[in-house]
Amino acid sequence: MRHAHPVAVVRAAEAAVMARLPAGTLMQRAAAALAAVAGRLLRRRVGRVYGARVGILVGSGDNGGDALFAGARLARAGARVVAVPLGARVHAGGRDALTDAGGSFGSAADLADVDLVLDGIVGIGGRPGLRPEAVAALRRVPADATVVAVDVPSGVDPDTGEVCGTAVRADVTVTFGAFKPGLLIDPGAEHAGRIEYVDIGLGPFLPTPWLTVLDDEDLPARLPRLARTADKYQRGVLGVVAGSPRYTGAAVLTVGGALRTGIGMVRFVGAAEPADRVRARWPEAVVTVLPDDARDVAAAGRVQAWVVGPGLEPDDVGHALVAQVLAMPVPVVVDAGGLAVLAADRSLLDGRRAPTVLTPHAGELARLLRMPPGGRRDIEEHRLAFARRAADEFGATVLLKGTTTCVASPSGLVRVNPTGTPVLATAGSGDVLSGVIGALLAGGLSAFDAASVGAYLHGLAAQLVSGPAGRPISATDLWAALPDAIPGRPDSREW
Ligand SMILES: NC(=O)C1=CN([C@@H]2O[C@H](COP(=O)(O)OP(=O)(O)OC[C@H]3O[C@@H](n4cnc5c(N)ncnc54)[C@H](OP(=O)(O)O)[C@@H]3O)[C@@H](O)[C@H]2O)[C@@H](O)CC1
Ligand SMILES: [K+]
Repeated sequence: MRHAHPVAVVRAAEAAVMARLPAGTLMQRAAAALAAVAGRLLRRRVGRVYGARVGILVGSGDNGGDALFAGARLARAGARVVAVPLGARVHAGGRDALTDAGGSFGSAADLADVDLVLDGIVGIGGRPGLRPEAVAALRRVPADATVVAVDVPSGVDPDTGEVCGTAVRADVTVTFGAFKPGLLIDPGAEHAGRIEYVDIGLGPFLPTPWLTVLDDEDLPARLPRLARTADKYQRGVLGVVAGSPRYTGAAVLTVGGALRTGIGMVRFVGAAEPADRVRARWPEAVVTVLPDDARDVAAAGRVQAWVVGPGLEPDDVGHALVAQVLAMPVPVVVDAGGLAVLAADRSLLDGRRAPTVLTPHAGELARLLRMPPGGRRDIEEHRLAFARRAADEFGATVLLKGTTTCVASPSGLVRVNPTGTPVLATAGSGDVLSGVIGALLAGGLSAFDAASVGAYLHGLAAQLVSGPAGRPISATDLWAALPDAIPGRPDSREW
């Protein structure tokens, strides 16, 4: 699992380590790793370091110092290194090291033919918005040069991923001591490119992180246990309230997502038409057709979790359905039409104690939070802050969909999903996701694990079907890929 820490926490750890080490040790560790990454990239690009042309954008802080010391190492290996100072000062040790190694100082015009650029304008000490001279220098960087950001792409807020004005777009970001939240969340994540993490020894001084990213190896231990003796009720029964005469497909997609994630049973509850479609496509689902007034969802039988909302109209019937489901003392995933019902009547969450997962995209969250016009854009630019605010305000786990899906818990924890792919931006993919999360909740996972593991599996399934070339997929393709996305469970060897 990858952990990210905000700047204040990294600074405190840095101070604790520096107090125990000779001055400059951390910067040398950082610079050595940075030079190694740049050397590798140069060898890939031009076949060697000797004779390769390297430009360094140098701000006035230690970020510039890292870049200069790395530049000195590259110059000693024979690279032609030119540094472009962009601040009022230049790190003195780094300046001397570079000139001693044969590097030079120049102006932005000298960047015209560089193979690789080290962005050492600002790191975790930068204030929002790059200065005009930095922006002007960035414009002189050749479009095909490899750009390596030092610690953070300059212009990206390391704590939030927000970008104010121009920011560096890196091919690779070499980050030191800890991932910063802003490297993992768009728009910052997109600017960071591939991230190379360098351990400089801060680990023992970092607290338990509130922001994490799951990796493949974290999954097996987080999936519902499949005990040898489990019957279908012990594996989990999910209730699905979805679809309407107008949107019948959502019901079929949600039930499919749940069944293909692995579950004891799905009980579908809904109007006659989506119910017929579900029965026809998924004979394994137990289907209950509700009367027109949508009374008595609970009569469908006992379940361990519910999904409510995909394809639901936010009318009186929709309201009645969401109200009944949220009144039950079991975990609930609320999606799509269910979120529209909640946006109009937030009192439906009053008094609820069982875990709730809300799965909005930015537009739905703007309505839930009753934001003025433009709220959607605001949320997209400040994803982390809004996901956390919503989780706190609703007392629910909030999965904010988007290019980097964030899952926030009411206790303030966040997981950023690393498996997202743009091919998932297709109708019905969210319905499948709510089924996946519902199945994991019914299988006994916490709301936070169900939402974050669900997003992970959903993204991985999309990657498996769309392949490295990112072939287009439709939501039903995800059904077939979901079982392959689910890794071996820890106790599957018992079988
Ligand atoms: N954490 C660790 O353990 C380790 C950290 N290390 C490294 O140190 C870095 C942090 O260094 P830092 O504190 O010196 O700050 P930093 O990011 O270089 O920038 C601050 C200076 O930039 C300027 N400036 C500000 N805003 C600006 C803007 N918008 N546009 C343009 N300029 C702007 C401002 O100067 P001014 O010109 O205003 O005087 C300010 O003084 C960190 O990211 C990592 O690379 C490693 O060496 C190893 C161990
Ligand atoms: K930087």
